[in-house]
Amino acid sequence: MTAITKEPFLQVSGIGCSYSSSFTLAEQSFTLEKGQLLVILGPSGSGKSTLLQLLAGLLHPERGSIIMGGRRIHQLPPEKRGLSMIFQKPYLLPFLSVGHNVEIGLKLKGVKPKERKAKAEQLLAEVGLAGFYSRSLSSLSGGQEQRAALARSLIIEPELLLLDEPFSQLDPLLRRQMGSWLADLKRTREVPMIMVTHDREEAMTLGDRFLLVNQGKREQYGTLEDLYYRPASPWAAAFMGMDNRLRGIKLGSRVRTLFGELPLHPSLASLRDGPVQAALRSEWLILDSSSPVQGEVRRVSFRGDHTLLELEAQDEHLVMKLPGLVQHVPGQRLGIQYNRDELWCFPM
Ligand SMILES: Nc1ncnc2c1ncn2[C@@H]1O[C@H](COP(=O)(O)OP(=O)(O)OP(=O)(O)O)[C@@H](O)[C@H]1O
Repeated sequence: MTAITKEPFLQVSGIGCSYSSSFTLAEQSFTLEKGQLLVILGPSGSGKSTLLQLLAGLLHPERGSIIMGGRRIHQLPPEKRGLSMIFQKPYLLPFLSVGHNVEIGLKLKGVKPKERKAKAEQLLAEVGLAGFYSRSLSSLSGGQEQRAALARSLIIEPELLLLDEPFSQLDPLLRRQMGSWLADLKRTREVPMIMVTHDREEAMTLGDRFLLVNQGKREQYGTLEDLYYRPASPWAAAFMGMDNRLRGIKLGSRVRTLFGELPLHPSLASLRDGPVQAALRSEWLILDSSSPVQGEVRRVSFRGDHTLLELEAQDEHLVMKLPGLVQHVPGQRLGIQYNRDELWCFPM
């Protein structure tokens, strides 16, 4: 009997483009299921918005294909693709009320006023703006405007929602609230979403899949666990906040570092023996007065819920993350231990 494999809801295969000779977005491929959120992460200018615009149909891909719900959509104009896009700014029309802004997509489709109003009121309630239908735009806060923009996008029942740094203009508290609210929306509506963001914390809270891009090229595609524990390159490790790099020597399934001989992560077994670069998160180092590794504190930075300690030990620069406020001072010597079973490494 032949096994039936279900096609993913969204299948993006090898899409890319160039802006003359100035920038090339190399072929990007990924899949997404209903109810999942893909985060496109990367530094400024890495090509995140370009990729989103290719998906939206605002740019034309020079190569590759986009298949959504069994339909090939990469040759279709934006309005025929069945998706909505949210930008950094809400782009609402100031001369229309909140409700009239929200229902605009239905008006363009010729839906009758009574039906439009009922749907707009329902959507406004869903985004936490119940009773706002007749309000003027000038009476809304930034977060409320962005929610109204989301209601406007959702009213046409898109098959895919594209979000280009939707909360970057909001203050940190509001940003977190909007993030939680988007997470709820993802659960209740099951609409797949693709979101561009610079914000690692926001990305980690919301994402199911992650595409990390750098200079138009894919650095890594995977789950948060992949990016967090198994970064694909030294660049990906640095971007994901793996602060420590140590010299190491790989010998079979073990790696010799200043912390002694540690087991290598099993997925790296094919790495060639010899010099390697070990990558460690700052929270994987702990204080241990009995440790033979003694470090001298160079800098102490209190960050509210944690403190970062920078130390020098055997010509290695170490960064440790300790909970809360610690009393250590520069010049002090402290015992340090590595607190995990396996080590992640890169070839030198
Ligand atoms: N219309 C255009 N014509 C020529 N070059 C462009 C155009 N749009 C973007 N670029 C260039 O392409 C590169 C990628 O831009 P893009 O906006 O996709 O990056 P990004 O990762 O979204 O950046 P940011 O996070 O700053 O918004 C940049 O070097 C940018 O200057």
